[in-house]
Amino acid sequence: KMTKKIIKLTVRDVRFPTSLEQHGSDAMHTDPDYSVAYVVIETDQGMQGYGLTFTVGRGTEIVVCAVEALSALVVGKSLEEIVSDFRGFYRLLTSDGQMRWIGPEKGVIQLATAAVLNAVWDLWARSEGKPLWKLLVDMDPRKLISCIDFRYITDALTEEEALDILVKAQTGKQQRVDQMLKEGYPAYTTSCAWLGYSDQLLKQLCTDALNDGWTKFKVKVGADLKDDIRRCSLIRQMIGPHNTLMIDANQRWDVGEAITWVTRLAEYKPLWIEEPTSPDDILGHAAISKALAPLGIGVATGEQCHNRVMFKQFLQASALQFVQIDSCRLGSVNENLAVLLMAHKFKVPVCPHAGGVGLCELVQHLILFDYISVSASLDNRMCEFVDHLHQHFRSPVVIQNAHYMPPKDPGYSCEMLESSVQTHQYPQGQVWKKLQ
Ligand SMILES: C[C@H](O)[C@@H](O)CC(=O)C(=O)O
Ligand SMILES: [Mg+2]
Repeated sequence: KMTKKIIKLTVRDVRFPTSLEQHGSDAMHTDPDYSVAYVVIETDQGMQGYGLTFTVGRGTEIVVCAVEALSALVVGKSLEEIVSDFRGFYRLLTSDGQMRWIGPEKGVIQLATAAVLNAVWDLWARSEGKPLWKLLVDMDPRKLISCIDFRYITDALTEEEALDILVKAQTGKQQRVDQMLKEGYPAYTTSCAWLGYSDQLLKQLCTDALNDGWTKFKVKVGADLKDDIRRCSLIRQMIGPHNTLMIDANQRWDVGEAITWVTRLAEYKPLWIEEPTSPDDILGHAAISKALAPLGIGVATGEQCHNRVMFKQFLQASALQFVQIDSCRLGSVNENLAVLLMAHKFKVPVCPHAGGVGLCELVQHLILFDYISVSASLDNRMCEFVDHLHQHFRSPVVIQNAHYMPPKDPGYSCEMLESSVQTHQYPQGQVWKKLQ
């Protein structure tokens, strides 16, 4: 069943000109062109694994370069060798004696690690003939633990504690699998209210979303308070008092500014303020959390939280009330497993970041695993959904009644259509040639 040696790795710079219509725009990223460094690994038996990491345009070529630098650590290894000591392989990539200097475990090199390891996990799941979430759910807890690098987090979560969490969650597992296959995992939408959208477009998209059964909505804020008041009031009126509203400032404010600004928006009853300040400012997030708690507003962050050590400290400092894992920011499934387990121990719900290119396709697997094998709870939990660029994937997400339906195809849902890759490759693809 298993494939053998990985003999080739290719990586391409694939960009979509989403900035032309302001899709994905926020208070800090005013012109994002949703992009990926797209990785394909090939085995000597002709099997492929697909992986990617997400960026917002310029700079993708630097991530591509970092993937190329890591490829020598992957090519020549067999899948069996890798998965028999996945922790060791994770360390090999993240702790290379020379390359770790340009991280460690952060920035471009961490994004590249995610792209490469996502391809390895995709290959593993394909070789087992299972979607990734099912590979994880069926895996023996000890084997799962052996994929995680516990270095730097044992003060918050030991291997024994992690194993205990997984073993306890075996109870009722099949019931939760059946429930997910029937109902899917609850989602919220960010598609209606990107910062660059007009009020008219916002209203139209919100009306459509309500008609499609969406009940949870995220709005971009942070550039101009008057605009935020107008847009939040508009969307709250449209969705009514019982649907859920979240706001996202994408790191725009200082700590004090975040507190005053969000206090002014409190009457629209947001469930959370996302990324109020620098993603690295753990104590700042803790201060904001403390100040906003009496207003019933939580702090959410994670899409730019670059490793398990940062998440550990956010949790230890009570600096966030919603953990937003990202399938391509952390070091792939391996590091996400560590964060899911820590979040469970600290009793903080995980509400993944998705959207971009392929982030929905990937992270749905992780949150299904979280529900089925770790948290066993849907309280205060939902996964982000953004309705862009799914048509470029071989196995796009399936949303039904605002829920992610579990993927059925083997793998990690990373494979893109070759025609899409070629037309969007930067700068030589047709789409980009036309724009020059
Ligand atoms: C630049 C991205 O579109 C960003 O705004 C996404 C984001 O913050 C989110 O989906 O949350
Ligand atoms: Mg966000």
